[in-house]
Amino acid sequence: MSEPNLFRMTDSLADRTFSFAPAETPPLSPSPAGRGGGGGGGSGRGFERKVRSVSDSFGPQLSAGKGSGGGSYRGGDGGDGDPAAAVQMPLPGPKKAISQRQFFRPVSMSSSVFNESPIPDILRRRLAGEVRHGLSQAEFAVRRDGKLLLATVGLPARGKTYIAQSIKRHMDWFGLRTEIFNAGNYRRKFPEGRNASADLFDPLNAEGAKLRQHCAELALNDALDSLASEEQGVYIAVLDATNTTKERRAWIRDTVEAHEGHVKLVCVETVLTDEKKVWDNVKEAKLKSPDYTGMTPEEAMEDFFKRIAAYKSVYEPCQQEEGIPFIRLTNAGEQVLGFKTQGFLCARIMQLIDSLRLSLRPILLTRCGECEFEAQGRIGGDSRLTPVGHLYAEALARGLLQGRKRYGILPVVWTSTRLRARQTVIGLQSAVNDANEEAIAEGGGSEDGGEDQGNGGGAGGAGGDGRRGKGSGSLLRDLDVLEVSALDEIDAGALEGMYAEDFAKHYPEQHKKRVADKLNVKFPDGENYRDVFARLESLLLEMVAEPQPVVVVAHLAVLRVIYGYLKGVEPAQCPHLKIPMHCVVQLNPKGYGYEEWRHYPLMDNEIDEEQPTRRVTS
Ligand SMILES: Nc1ncnc2c1ncn2[C@@H]1O[C@H](COP(=O)(O)OP(=O)(O)O)[C@@H](O)[C@H]1O
Ligand SMILES: O=P(O)(O)OC[C@H]1O[C@@](CO)(OP(=O)(O)O)[C@@H](O)[C@@H]1O
Repeated sequence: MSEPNLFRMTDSLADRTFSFAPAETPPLSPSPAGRGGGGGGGSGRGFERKVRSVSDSFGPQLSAGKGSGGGSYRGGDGGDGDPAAAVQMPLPGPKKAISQRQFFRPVSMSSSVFNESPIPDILRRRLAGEVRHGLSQAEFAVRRDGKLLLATVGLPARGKTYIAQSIKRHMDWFGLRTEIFNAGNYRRKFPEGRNASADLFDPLNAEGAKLRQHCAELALNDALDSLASEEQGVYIAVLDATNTTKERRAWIRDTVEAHEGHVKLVCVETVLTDEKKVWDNVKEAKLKSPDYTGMTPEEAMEDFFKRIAAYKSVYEPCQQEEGIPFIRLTNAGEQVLGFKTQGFLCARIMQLIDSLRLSLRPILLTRCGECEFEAQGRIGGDSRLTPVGHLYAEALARGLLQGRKRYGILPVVWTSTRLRARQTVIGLQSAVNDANEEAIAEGGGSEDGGEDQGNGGGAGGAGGDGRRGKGSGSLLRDLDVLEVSALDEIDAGALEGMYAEDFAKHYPEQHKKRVADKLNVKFPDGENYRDVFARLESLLLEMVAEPQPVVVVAHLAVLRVIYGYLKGVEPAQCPHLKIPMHCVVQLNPKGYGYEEWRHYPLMDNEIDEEQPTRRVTS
């Protein structure tokens, strides 16, 4: 798969070493909260640093030009260089001694300066909330092509509901409200449709066929009404039913055409030819269906396969001659085919369903270790880790390596380009190297070689065993660390580096607006949560499709979006999600979503997928 916005860890990082000096390891105590808290000490105590040239550190940021002239200093000390040198770089005018506090307070933060300063008019208007944002690309597409009615097509247990839910969570983030109308739920409202056995789905059962058609009508009418209703604001409705015959699809087409409103019908068909995978799907998603309350798993399994056989006897795959646009997904990740699917929304949906996989492997999310700005209560920036942050980086490395013993394969690591993120992962490779050296010293074998043979029970068929074939073949390979700018923290624009309390104090109106609606209100000259989603979108699809476990080392706002997206949290709720510092959130795919575990490596020292430390049930 192509990786347009993935960058391998740059050599420049490899150039710089951050090695721990155990003798100077600082005590493990929470860093003082509040400004100038000294959580980091700023001296790099406890680790050695090889400093990159100042021009390296600042070149791209300065040339980006954002905020220069306006006096907004982006990125704190701008990199890992000497902070004193960093101070001098972006300041216009004569060089003079300037305190850290002054330097990091953007000029625009002092209200008197704000009123008089030559900050661009556009920024002034944004601060005042006067700038209107036009239609998003998605809204534009809907205006042009109409709203969408998606009709799922396929035999039972082919992932139709799963796909419908994936489309919903994705499109909701685009601001295109999506609703699912599941025919099975309508059926279960009727006494004769509840606890239905396979007989109800037999095409020769006239009563059953009538009930199912009636339920499909109710669902379709509600779907079309929701699209027509201004009040409901639905842009995409999914009719989640089997829709396995040409006759049924022709009826849907005719009904859509007869209904008021500008609605485009697209069928989304899913085909799964591997019977073993169908079996897994039934086991995973169907046995707990309300249809089978009171039945044993064996009885439910048997009945569900009879139901599948009933639908198979009449199934007609979508064909071009029907004249209805369709997207067909075959064998999850194998093939996606589109017929008459031009347009932004269909392209997005095709890309999305192409990323869906059946293999189960976890995604682990962690914020960077504590950094200096964090400890001082400042927004954004690019500061380095505090001593406590370094301890977390060490604990994370140890924990991941321990967990790997049971899991059997090393994860890939994706990190933002911010210094604190890179410092958080830098110890991982050293931990891998140490483990290899230990293994060699102990005779060339791996201490956990035996457990690897099964390729990780929980990995569910994830590819690659994370080892390179040298010596006994049991050494860990180099860690795959990808540095991705899409994972950088939300851009606080003109407020980068500001003390959070100053934002509230000097810009109470803007602050209030943002707190009330972080999803849509941007930082002045910066981003909102929707912007973060927009830049994360293709990475999220890569993440879902990734065949190895992924560890994401990033920042609070970015992780809220990733977590919220994967767990299907309403976008408006995401900016309020709690993702604590020094915690690894593990998401294991399960059923239609992800099961969640939380690890605290500083306390527990081990990240163990089989016996995770704290399960999150809510
Ligand atoms: N693209 C896909 N093709 C087939 N099965 C899938 C796909 N994506 C997810 N699944 C699996 O489908 C199961 C859910 O099936 P479900 O969506 O209820 O089937 P249906 O709605 O077709 O009866 C889950 O176990 C999920 O892992
Ligand atoms: O209208 P049809 O095509 O029968 O499709 C709806 C039927 O599909 C099923 C097939 O199992 O959907 P679901 O699995 O989503 O619950 C039935 O529950 C539901 O009654």
